[in-house]
Amino acid sequence: MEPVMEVRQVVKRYPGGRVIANMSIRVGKGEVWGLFGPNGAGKTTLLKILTGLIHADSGTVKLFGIDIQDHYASAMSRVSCLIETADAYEYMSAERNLKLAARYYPDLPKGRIDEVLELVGLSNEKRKKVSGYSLGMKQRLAIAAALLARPELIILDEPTNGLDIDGILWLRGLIARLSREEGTTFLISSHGIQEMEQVCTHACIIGGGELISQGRITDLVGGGITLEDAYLYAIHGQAKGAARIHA
Ligand SMILES: Nc1ncnc2c1ncn2[C@@H]1O[C@H](COP(=O)(O)OP(=O)(O)OP(=O)(O)O)[C@@H](O)[C@H]1O
Repeated sequence: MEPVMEVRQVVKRYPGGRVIANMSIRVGKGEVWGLFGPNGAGKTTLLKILTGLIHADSGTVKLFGIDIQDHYASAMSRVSCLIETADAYEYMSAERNLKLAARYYPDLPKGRIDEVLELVGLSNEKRKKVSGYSLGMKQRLAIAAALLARPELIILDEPTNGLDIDGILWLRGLIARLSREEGTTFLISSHGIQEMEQVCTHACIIGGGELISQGRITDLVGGGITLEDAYLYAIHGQAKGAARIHA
């Protein structure tokens, strides 16, 4: 089957040094990929390259078999992304913000806005101005906007930012349900490796701009090794227990 996303030998250098070194990733339909790495590892840079927000110096990115350099609009038409801040208009309500976003999707079925407001748990607050929202509510609204057009691939950069424990559980449930029931594919950058382990089917660990480890979660963990242990081994060459012993 055609991969949803195929990244081949992507390289990106910012002035002052190499940031992304020769990364290749293949993501299949309905998979939930967690992208993990320390601050400055290059996660956001990679997500920006994958969504065409910045250009790679070399390498290719194909979404649904379409090269984003050749046919950007067509490649991105089935993709939704939430990278860094997704600012809503503060002086408008959530409903009004989503109506504005809906203008980009002329074929959106009637009732879809109410449907996504329900999905993110903002139905009761939909007429309140966003300026009165908590950080978590703003994050829910951003996720609602990302879901609006039923994208087949959703790319989320730190989606649990601002969410409380209930919010994180809710988001995990939503991701699991959409991937299972609608075959939605996710690529999620997160520092919350323990939060995301349960919902991810695959993980990609990057450090210093290099892809250190990637694969199915079931291949990376097991036998008492958690994803956090696998991450610590990948990044530091030792697991948490070992770090404690040597501390
Ligand atoms: N526009 C830019 N110009 C120059 N360097 C940049 C630019 N954007 C990011 N960098 C550098 O590239 C490296 C990777 O940054 P990036 O934001 O991709 O990391 P990250 O893994 O998302 O980090 P974090 O977890 O802190 O968000 C960092 O060293 C950063 O300083």
